[in-house]
Amino acid sequence: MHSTIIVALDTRDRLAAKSIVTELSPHNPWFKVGKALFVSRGTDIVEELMNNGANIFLDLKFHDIPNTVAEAVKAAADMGVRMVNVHCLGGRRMMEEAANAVAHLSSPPLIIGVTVLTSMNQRDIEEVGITEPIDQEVLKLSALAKDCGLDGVVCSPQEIALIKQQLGAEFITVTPGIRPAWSATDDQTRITTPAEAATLGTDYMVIGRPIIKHQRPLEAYESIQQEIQAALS
Ligand SMILES: O=C(O)c1cc(=O)[nH]c(=O)n1[C@@H]1O[C@H](COP(=O)(O)O)[C@@H](O)[C@H]1O
Repeated sequence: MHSTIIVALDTRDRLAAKSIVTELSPHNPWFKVGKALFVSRGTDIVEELMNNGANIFLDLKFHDIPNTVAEAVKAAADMGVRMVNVHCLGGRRMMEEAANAVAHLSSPPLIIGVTVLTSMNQRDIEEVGITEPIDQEVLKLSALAKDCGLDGVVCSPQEIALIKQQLGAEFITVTPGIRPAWSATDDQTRITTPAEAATLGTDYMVIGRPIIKHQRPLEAYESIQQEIQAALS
């Protein structure tokens, strides 16, 4: 069992992003380029990071009509990113077309479905019309994503066990909502520590602020890595 850390480069500032990448380069981690960095720096920053050997998760959470999402997924694959995500609430046809868009490639990016955002609690989802318990909603969306041919889902680490039990160990879980005991919760609600997420068997942990806002990002990264290794040994 292995849990890969993906560092979320949530900044609009190219130099700040580059400085974190350089500082963490001894560990050659995966990096996530999300809306803030992509909107400000576009494909250039993605290409620059990949030229330096980084594995990139392009987190733009596509949610649109099937044709638009399929074309966007193709564009991401053309760029050479290793992982891309779509919202499961886009529905069956959208997810099927996203998966089909890259199925012919020899090394396609992983297509991952976002279930229920880790910032949301039960009251938040009820306000937008979802009445099921969060874990059941996450499981329902995950089962649909799997049925549509997606490689895995983004979910809270609190839902890893349920998903792995019901959908199989090989169905990938990508889990944000990771908070070491020493870091602030920020806007996340459905969280666990890195050790708990690793023990629960997550495949990828997405971690942003506890590392990138830390005074010494390398120290934060290494402390999290040690916590994970200790939990798995
Ligand atoms: O798809 C994601 O990556 C994502 C989904 C989700 O449900 N929750 C979530 O936090 N994320 C992303 O994961 C990262 C978490 O960052 P921190 O909360 O700073 O560790 C952010 O870049 C979010 O955009």
